[in-house]
Amino acid sequence: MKLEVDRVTKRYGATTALDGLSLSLTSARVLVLIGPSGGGKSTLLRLLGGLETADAGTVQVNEHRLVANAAELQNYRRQNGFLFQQFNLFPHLSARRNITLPLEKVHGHPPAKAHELAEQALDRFGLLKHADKLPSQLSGGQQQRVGIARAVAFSPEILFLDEPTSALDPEMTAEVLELIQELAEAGQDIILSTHEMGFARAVADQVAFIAAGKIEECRPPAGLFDSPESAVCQRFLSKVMRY
Ligand SMILES: Nc1ncnc2c1ncn2[C@@H]1O[C@H](COP(=O)(O)OP(=O)(O)OP(=O)(O)O)[C@@H](O)[C@H]1O
Repeated sequence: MKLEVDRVTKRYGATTALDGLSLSLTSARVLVLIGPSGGGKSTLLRLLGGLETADAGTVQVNEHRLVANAAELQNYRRQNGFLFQQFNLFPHLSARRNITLPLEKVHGHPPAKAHELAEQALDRFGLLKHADKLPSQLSGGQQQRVGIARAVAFSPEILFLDEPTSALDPEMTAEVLELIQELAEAGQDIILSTHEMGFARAVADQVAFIAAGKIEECRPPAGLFDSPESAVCQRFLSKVMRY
C-alpha cells in the first residue's frame, strides 16, 4: 500500500490528538503503529481507515484521497476491514451470522454468496466448529478470530486492526497474533496499532513510533529496535516495553 499523510492535525475539543503529523510510505505491506498511550495511534489508524477526517492537512491511501465527503468516505470504508480492541460482534447472532450479515447488508452479496464467503473465512481460520455458537459461548481469542474472519471475508483492500489483543490474556493473544501473521504472510495489507513489541518486530515491514501526535520515527523494525542511532530505540523503548 501507499500512504501519503501531510501535516495532519486532528483535535477533539481542547485535545490535539494529531499535531501536524506527516508520513510517507510508497510500498508498505504491514505498517505497525506503536508508542505511548494517548500518543495518537488510534486516531491515525481511524483517519487512514476513513472513520474520521482531519481538521487540517491531507491524507491519501493508495489512489484514495480522503476528503470530508460522506459518500466517498463511506465507499472507501466499505473496501476496508476493521477490528478493534473490544469484541464488537453482535451478541445475539451466531459466529456465522456475524460474518454473513455485513456481507449481505454492507457489501450487497446475495445470501448464498454471503454464506459461501463466510464458510471459506470460518474454514480458513479453523472456526467452522464454532460457526453456530453465540459470541458469549466463545473465548475472547475466538471472538477476535471471528472478528478478523468477518473483516477479511470480503477480501479488503487494507485490514485495520486497532489494538486487537489488548483485551486478551497472553494465551489468547498468541492465537490472534498467529492469525494476523498468517494474513500478513498471505499478502494482506495491514495497518495495526499494538503494544506488543515482539509482534511488531516479527510482523511489520514498517514500524511508526507515534508520540504527542507526531511520528517520531518510521522505519523497518530492525532499524527501529536494533539500531543504536534510532532515537526511538534510545529514548522510548524501555518505557513502551512496560505495556
Ligand atoms: N473521541 C475522542 N474524544 C476526545 N478525545 C479523544 C478522542 N479520541 C482520542 N482522544 C484523545 O486524543 C489523544 C490521542 O488518542 P489516541 O486514542 O489516538 O491515542 P493512542 O496512542 O491510540 O492511545 P492508546 O494506546 O491508549 O489507545 C488522547 O489524548 C485521547 O484522549
